[in-house]
This record gives sequence, C-alpha cells and structure tokens, in this order.
Amino acid sequence: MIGALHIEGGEPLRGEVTVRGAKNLVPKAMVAALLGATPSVLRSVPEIKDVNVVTDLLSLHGVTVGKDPENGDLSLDPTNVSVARHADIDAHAGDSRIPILLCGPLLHAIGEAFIPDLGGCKIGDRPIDYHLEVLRNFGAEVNKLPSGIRMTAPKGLKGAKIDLPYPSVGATEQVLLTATRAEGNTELRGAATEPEIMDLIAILQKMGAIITVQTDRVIHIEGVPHLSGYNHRALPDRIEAASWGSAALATGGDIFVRGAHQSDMMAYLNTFRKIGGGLDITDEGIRFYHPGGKLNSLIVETNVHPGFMTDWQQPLVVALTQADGVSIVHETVYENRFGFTGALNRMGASIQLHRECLGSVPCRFGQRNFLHSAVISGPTPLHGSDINIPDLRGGFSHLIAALAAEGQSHVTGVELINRGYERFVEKLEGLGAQFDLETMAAK
Ligand SMILES: CC(=O)N[C@H]1[C@@H](OP(=O)(O)OP(=O)(O)OC[C@H]2O[C@@H](n3ccc(=O)[nH]c3=O)[C@H](O)[C@@H]2O)O[C@H](CO)[C@@H](O)[C@@H]1O
Ligand SMILES: C=C(OP(=O)(O)O)C(=O)O
Repeated sequence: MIGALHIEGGEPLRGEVTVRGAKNLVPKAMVAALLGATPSVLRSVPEIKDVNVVTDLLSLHGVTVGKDPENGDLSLDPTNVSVARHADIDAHAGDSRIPILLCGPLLHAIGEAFIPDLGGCKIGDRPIDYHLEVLRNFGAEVNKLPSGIRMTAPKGLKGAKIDLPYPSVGATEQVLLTATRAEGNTELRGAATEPEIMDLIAILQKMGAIITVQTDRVIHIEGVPHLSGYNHRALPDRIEAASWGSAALATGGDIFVRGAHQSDMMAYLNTFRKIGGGLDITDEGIRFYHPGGKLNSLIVETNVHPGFMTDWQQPLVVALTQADGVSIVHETVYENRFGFTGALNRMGASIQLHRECLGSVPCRFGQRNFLHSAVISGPTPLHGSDINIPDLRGGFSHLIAALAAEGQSHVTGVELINRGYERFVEKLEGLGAQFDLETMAAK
C-alpha cells in the first residue's frame, strides 16, 4: 500500500495516460447486476477502491463476482443472492457512498437490506435524507440501528411520484435502481442528468427496463417484473480525464488522455480553453497542453450537469493559481469543498475564501456561513511543502501542486487517491514525474 510520496517538483508532465470506466458509474453498474435474473458482464472496469468495496458487499450477499485476469472485465452472477450478516457488512462502514444504492435492488431480491454508515469524501455534510424519503415513497420501512440502517418492504415496492428538492446524483440513481422492478409507474421530477446516470439508464435498458428521459429533469419508469443480466462497457471517467488536463496546465505540460470523451466534458473543455489551455480533440482521446505564455484568470461556478462539475473544481484551482489576474470559483454543489486550499496557500498560492456567493446565481449555501467561494490571485510561484491529503480530488490537486512547485514536497495519505485514479503512480512515472515512493502495510 502506498504511504507517501517524496516529490521533486518543477518538471512539466508530458506523455500519455489512458482512462477507463468511470468511478461514478462502475460501482453502480455492479449494483444494477443484482436486479437481473441472469449474470452480467461489465467491461472497462478500473482498479479503484470502490470496485473492491462493492465486490465484497455483493459477495457477502451471495453474488459471484469474477474478474478476467487478462482485461479485468467483471462477471456478476446474482442467481444465488442471499441475506448477509450485519457484522460482515458493517466491516465496510465508512468505506464508500455506494452501499445506500444497494437498498432497492436488495429489497427486490431478498426483501430486506442492511447498509453500514457511508463513507466518501468529507466535502460537506452529505445527508441521505432524499434517499430515505425516496425509498419510503416506494414502500420501504426504514429502521435506523446503532451500526447502520435496516430496511424491509412488507408490502413490496410500488411505483411512486417523486420530486427531488435538488438534482442529486445518488438520489436519482436510487430512484432508477428501485423503480425499474417496482410494481407500476414512477415519475421522477428534479432528476440529475449526469452522463454516468445516462449510462446507468443504458445498462438498465439492456436489462429490460423501460425508462423515458424527458426534458426539464423528468424521468418516467414503467416497472417490469423481470430483468436479465447485461453486457456493457462503462463510459470513460471524465473526472480523471479532466484532472490530467488540469495537471498538464498547472505544470506547463502536455498530456494526451486516451479514452477521454468530448461530449461528457463540454463544460470543462470550454473552461480549459478560456483559461488559455491548448486542446486537440480526437476520436481516441483529448490532448491537453499548455501552449506557453500567460494563462487567463476567469470565473467558474460549479453546478449539476450540464454545468461545470464540482469534482473538476479542485484540480482546476491549482491551474488557476498560475493564471494572470484574479479568478473566482463559486462552489454550489458542496458547502465545504475548499479545505484543500490551505495547503496551496502554504505552498505560495494566494487563495482567499468567502462566505458570500461570488457568482452570478445565489446558491443554497449563501448567507449560511459556509466558505464556498474562492478568490485566487495569480500567477504565484509554488514551492514544495509537507502535505497530508484530505480527500480524493483535493489530494490529486495537492499532487499536481507539488509537481508544479519548485523544490521537494512530502505528501502523505496518498492511498486515498486510489479511490478515483487507478494506477496513478505508474501514470505519474510515465509522464516523467520525479518522486520516491514510501510504502506501508495495508490496514
Ligand atoms: C459516487 C458518486 O457518484 N459520487 C458523486 C455523486 O455524489 P452524490 O451522489 O453523493 O452527490 P449528490 O448529487 O447526491 O449531492 C449533491 C448535493 O445534494 C445534497 N444531498 C444529496 C442527497 C441527499 O439525500 N440529501 C442532500 O442534501 C448533498 O449534500 C450535495 O450538497 O455526485 C456528486 C455530484 O456530481 C459528485 O461530486 C460525486 O463524485
Ligand atoms: C466526491 C467524490 O466522490 P464520492 O461521492 O465517492 O465521495 C469525488 O469523486 O470527487
């Protein structure tokens, strides 16, 4: 297990990386396999932590998960799905956000579900009130226990009318995974429409589901009694792709991201171009490069799709420290996603955080005491520092900053990066990054 990296910064990252299936789709596609009466095959599966966590949780429930040794494709056979021991499930408390999405499929398959406390990045409060309300609407009975949440559906799950207060990605997936096999029709208003959700819908359609995506965030699902397995290649990871783009810009480098898919990244590509980054968009992938000269400052507001995605924000901020003038980033999806900027300031950046909504639209966090707007003055040379990684994207940003900085950085907590960036150490080596690796025993 990777413990820390000693990074010698100041070298532009140059070369090629490949992105595979999206972190925000693959674990959910694995959960969807539970809904089928026959086995599924999922292709382009990355080696990341959430895949291991969901593999364990499915295995505990009697799903046979096989991995092709050549290409890593997963086969998921749910024909012997069964109840798992709470203590075994609880061993995964805090590991991932995915377990909440097992509820609907498990209620359909075995009539009960138990999920541990969720994990995921600490970038806000991240309540699950929408999820629980959705499940109750379908007829689930929810019991909060000291160690987790247990659900049953004594009268089965029935289609429902649901209106989400905010287009939550997870709550939309909760509706999809529950409604496809519920009795009757479901109408979801206020749905999220991220590309990963569209890919999940494509998977469910392959399984036999009837789902209609209308305009204005409305989705209709006609419940069917039976679904079969699927064979699907996961859409590529647009967050990893954008992260490498920001790394190229911040280090003055040139990275071809094989597999990056233009139509899933429009908002990022527009922003990248406005800053002054160079782009070559091809069928095989996207080349992101620093063309030389000054970068432009700009205003960015994160938002739900098709807006500028929140998970792109943290790596981009590092590139903005090298732009000429004052940039503003207004984070409207999570209330607490700027903690990582403290380390950047210690490295020489000039980033001030504000409670006000410094964007064109007031968001849910205005007037509520959350430091959710950042003012970045640049360009500021960065210098090496000791950094402990706080979360996945903040951590990747710290790696980029250390690679862009003059001098040495000692970066700890690096294992967290593996939640969303497969084989990132190999990829960094391939891009010419200079570092030494410290390993530690797995917990
Ligand atoms: C595994 C996965 O796919 N994670 C992604 C998913 O997270 P996740 O699905 O957890 O994010 P949501 O879209 O649900 O969260 C958006 C906002 O809604 C709020 N909310 C959500 C649910 C709820 O029950 N109550 C509530 O208030 C959250 O606190 C947050 O402020 O979408 C986010 C937004 O694109 C991404 O940053 C995450 O990378
Ligand atoms: C916030 C993220 O993920 P998760 O929802 O898994 O914590 C992320 O990928 O940046």
